[in-house]
Amino acid sequence: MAKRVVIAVGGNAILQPKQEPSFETQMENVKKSAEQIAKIEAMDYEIVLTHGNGPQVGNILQQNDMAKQVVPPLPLDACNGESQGFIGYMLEQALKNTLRKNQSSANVATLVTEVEVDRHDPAFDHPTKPVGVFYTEAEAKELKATKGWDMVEDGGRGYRRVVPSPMPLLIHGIDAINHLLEQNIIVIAGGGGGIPVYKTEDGYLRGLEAVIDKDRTGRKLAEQVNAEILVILTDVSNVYINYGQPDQQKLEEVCVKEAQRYLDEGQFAAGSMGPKIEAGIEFAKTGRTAIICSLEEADLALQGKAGTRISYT
Ligand SMILES: Nc1ncnc2c1ncn2[C@@H]1O[C@H](COP(=O)(O)OP(=O)(O)O)[C@@H](O)[C@H]1O
Ligand SMILES: NC(=O)OP(=O)(O)O
Repeated sequence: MAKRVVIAVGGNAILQPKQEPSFETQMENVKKSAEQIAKIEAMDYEIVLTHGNGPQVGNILQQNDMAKQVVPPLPLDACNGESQGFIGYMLEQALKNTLRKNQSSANVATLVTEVEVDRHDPAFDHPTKPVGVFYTEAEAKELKATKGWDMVEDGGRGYRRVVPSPMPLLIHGIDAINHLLEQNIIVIAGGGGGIPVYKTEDGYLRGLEAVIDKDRTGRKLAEQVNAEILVILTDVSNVYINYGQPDQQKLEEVCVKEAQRYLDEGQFAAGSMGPKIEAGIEFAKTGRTAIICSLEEADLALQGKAGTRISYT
């Protein structure tokens, strides 16, 4: 029986910070991701694919802001939907074309996914999720003063706008995902962490203005679809301790307790490796395996030959 895997594709695989955010650039990057995903499909896995949207949803917000005299800006939940749609379109088309070239019988479908969060999540009062392009310190000050945007320094790369990022509690559409997987269809779902929604007291869904972390949603997705493995793909081959220092040490196999100890020691940066490790630890607590590896080595990592594996013991 095919094993089920949830793969979370990092934002870098779609757009790197220094690249021009054009459609063509993103499509070229996505084609490389599709080739790696197709290799995993050929290894007989049922695949649910999820992805980031930080740069893209920030750019959509900016487009809205610049055009607001002519077209009313859409709320952030709708912008999340827009980014899910166009990134899903790029991934779906690139994957279909790669599968066709490989003469695979698998198909691909993209779902627009709503994710329930707590509308009183303290994250709404403390924006932490970087979106959009990078600014200089002077530009960041100007944007804060003129537009009221919350700005932070992001990993030594410059300043970015930040928006609230609540915890995902419940992913919608799981029955549809299961049904599609059973039909040999690769499912793209929960993109950009999903569209944050909450349920009113009388049970109606309403959108919320926030961006959910895609690693957290990837973990929830993996739990809800009962995946054996959660794979988080990024731009480094492994998780390291003392990362970036002369004595940095590659982690290959790590148990939940050890990973938690390193996390508590502050080994993993909050906006980048931190959420990936947290997601990996929480998933591994269920007795299954989480892998963090580079996009290029995804197939090797699934064979236990690359990446960092987190397991319960
Ligand atoms: N301890 C660590 N080990 C490995 N990478 C780390 C660590 N701490 C921070 N990082 C950074 O995390 C980055 C990956 O996170 P991020 O940029 O958010 O990726 P993505 O966009 O692929 O989700 C790496 O490029 C690396 O610079
Ligand atoms: N939504 C999200 O986590 O996007 P990035 O991975 O691009 O930051």
